[in-house]
Amino acid sequence: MAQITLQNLAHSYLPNPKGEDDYALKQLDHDWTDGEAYALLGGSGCGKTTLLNIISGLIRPSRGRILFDGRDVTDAPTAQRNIAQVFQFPVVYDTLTVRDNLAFPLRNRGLPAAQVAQRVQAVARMLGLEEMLPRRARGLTADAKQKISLGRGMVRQDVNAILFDEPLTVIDPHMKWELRTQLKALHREFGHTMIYVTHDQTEALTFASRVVVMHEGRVVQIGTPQELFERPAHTFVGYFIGSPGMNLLPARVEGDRAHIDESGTIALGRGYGGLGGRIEIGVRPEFARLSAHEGLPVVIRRIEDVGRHRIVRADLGGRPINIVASEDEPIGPDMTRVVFDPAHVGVYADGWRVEGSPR
Ligand SMILES: Nc1ncnc2c1ncn2[C@@H]1O[C@H](COP(=O)(O)OP(=O)(O)OP(=O)(O)O)[C@@H](O)[C@H]1O
Repeated sequence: MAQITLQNLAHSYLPNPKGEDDYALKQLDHDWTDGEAYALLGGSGCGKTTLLNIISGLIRPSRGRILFDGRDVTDAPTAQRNIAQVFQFPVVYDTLTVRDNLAFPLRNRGLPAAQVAQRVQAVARMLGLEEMLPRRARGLTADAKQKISLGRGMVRQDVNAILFDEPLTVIDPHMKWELRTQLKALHREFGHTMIYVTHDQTEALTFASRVVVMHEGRVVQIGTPQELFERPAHTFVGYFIGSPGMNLLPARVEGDRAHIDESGTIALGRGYGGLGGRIEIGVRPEFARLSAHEGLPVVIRRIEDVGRHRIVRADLGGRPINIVASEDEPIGPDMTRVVFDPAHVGVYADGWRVEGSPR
């Protein structure tokens, strides 16, 4: 396994890129810690595959360097990077048995038979493939075939990293949860550096210990699931992660107060000075609550029961706002106001979080 370093990296598919907009991947510097499980999360076209292909060597970046354990591999082809890859669709040999499919990457590297057998058995056990080992891959379901692909990706211990590109796309929805859990267990047991591309926040947050969030070719935040939830560094992280996402309201901030249009003024947990650009406050629905007496006036439009709690869809000064309410909290007609927890109200200037100072 290796620490993967991206230095001054950027990529454009154009031969002569001019401005920032010409770059599919904007300036990026990052160390991928050895042995960590990362998810690369973002919407369609944000540059996830471009970044993954740069790491794997399928694309040479137009700018910057990539290092494995300090060794420059920017010009090294994929074969020399010693990485395993799992793609969206299964890559298996139909005529071989499941056992031989799993053993293939190990035999290819000349591992002794006893070690191959032991490793294949361990991976098959973790993925629930043991009973299928003697069967030919032909005729197996897409789910089973993708499990074999995952197994082949994980079977070698000596790889620098394992890269997954939306590997659960073909998996039945009810199996996805099980496979995600198995992948996490495999990571815990084998400790590979893993980079897992997905546009699905549930997949990213359950699989990874650190999530790299991308938006319009830029990495906007790298953090633990908890950090992304509690302190989104960019408004995109706020509304992309969470269900529903973070509420965003245009505001005028003065010191430790935010004025929201005609709705009123709220207290902030920190003080802010000299803010420029487009200012918004962001507060997650979990940190907003309805009240009869205090807070800003809201009109409740709809209440949705989602099982564990209810989502109140309301209107604040003509803007939609979501509030999470517990199952047992009565929501009567007197609930005409919303209160935000000051400690969990973020301030954003041109989309980026501003760290205020303690009050
Ligand atoms: N070979 C290419 N030539 C030109 N432009 C490309 C090429 N591949 C990707 N792009 C562009 O680069 C940007 C990033 O694409 P990329 O495939 O990396 O995004 P992604 O996040 O993986 O999206 P998706 O989830 O849809 O696969 C997009 O605007 C895309 O149109």
